[in-house]
Amino acid sequence: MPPILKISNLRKSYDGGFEALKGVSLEIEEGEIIALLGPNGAGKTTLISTVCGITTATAGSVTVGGHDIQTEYREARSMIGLVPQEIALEPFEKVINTVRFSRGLFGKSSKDEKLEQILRQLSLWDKKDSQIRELSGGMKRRVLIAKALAHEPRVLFLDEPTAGVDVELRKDMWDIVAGLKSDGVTIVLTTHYIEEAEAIADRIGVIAKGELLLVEDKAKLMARMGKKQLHVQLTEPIDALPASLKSEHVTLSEDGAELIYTYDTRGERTGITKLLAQVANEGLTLRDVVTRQSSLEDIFVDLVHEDKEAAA
Ligand SMILES: Nc1ncnc2c1ncn2[C@@H]1O[C@H](COP(=O)(O)OP(=O)(O)OP(=O)(O)O)[C@@H](O)[C@H]1O
Repeated sequence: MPPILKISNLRKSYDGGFEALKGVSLEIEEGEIIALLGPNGAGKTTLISTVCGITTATAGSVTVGGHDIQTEYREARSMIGLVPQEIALEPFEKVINTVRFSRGLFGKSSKDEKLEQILRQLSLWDKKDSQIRELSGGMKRRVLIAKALAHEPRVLFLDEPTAGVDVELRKDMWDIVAGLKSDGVTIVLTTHYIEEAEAIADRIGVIAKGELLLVEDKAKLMARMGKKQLHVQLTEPIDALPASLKSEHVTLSEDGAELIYTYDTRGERTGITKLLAQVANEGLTLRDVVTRQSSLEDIFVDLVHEDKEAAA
């Protein structure tokens, strides 16, 4: 199946020449949830705004459901829903009218059963006649999502859906996203929160300084996280690994004072007992033993850090 969203070598320079996107390419399959992680100023909002036609790309192309966002703007845009970062709603408007208005903007008939379905899906049906100003912050966020879904888009962009919200509301939002996915909506969300990407995404993209540094299946990233390292610190440094310890899992630190053993925490046997027995057999004495686990956060920090160094 062709990707529902295809971003090819997208570049965006703002007035004054600042390059916010430096050639981003990404293909998204229908029905997946992709989380774009990145620090402040990475270019996440610029990417979303460009795809949604709020800003114009300097170069590159984007297609949604095969429609080019520039040459077939109306078709492409009608397939996209956008939930912006900031809550901008008319305080005196009723919930249902706000959502009806958004639907009308796309020239869709005011099918009340469709509005009811969307409002029910977001647990807003009993608030349909409330004015926006009467709603809690969490409910307002739900209204933003309802508005974005009003014209039945196939791809939903959520720009930092849980920035500044409490833990409970964040979990609520994750449930909503999971529900939308089960209805077949493709979701692209941006976030600063690694645990958010871990909790709901199928794939994770890391963006920094206008570049997409990595896009990977979450399960594969998690498999990487499953790896743990045991650092065996020796009282006396050695020049080389003894033959009995040589394996693809064991390395010697540069100063010869540490054996580094990489193992999979999910395996039935870690091999640690055997390793320590071999260390003892070789007559090596231990000063200390330390374990370290790589996390998505480490991977993220390393990537962003490497990128900063490369730019320096
Ligand atoms: N209209 C604009 N004019 C000039 N520069 C801009 C404009 N909008 C954004 N930028 C710059 O482009 C860069 C990327 O901004 P963007 O808002 O896309 O980042 P972000 O990853 O969404 O950040 P955050 O997580 O803080 O929302 C930033 O350095 C920002 O200052």
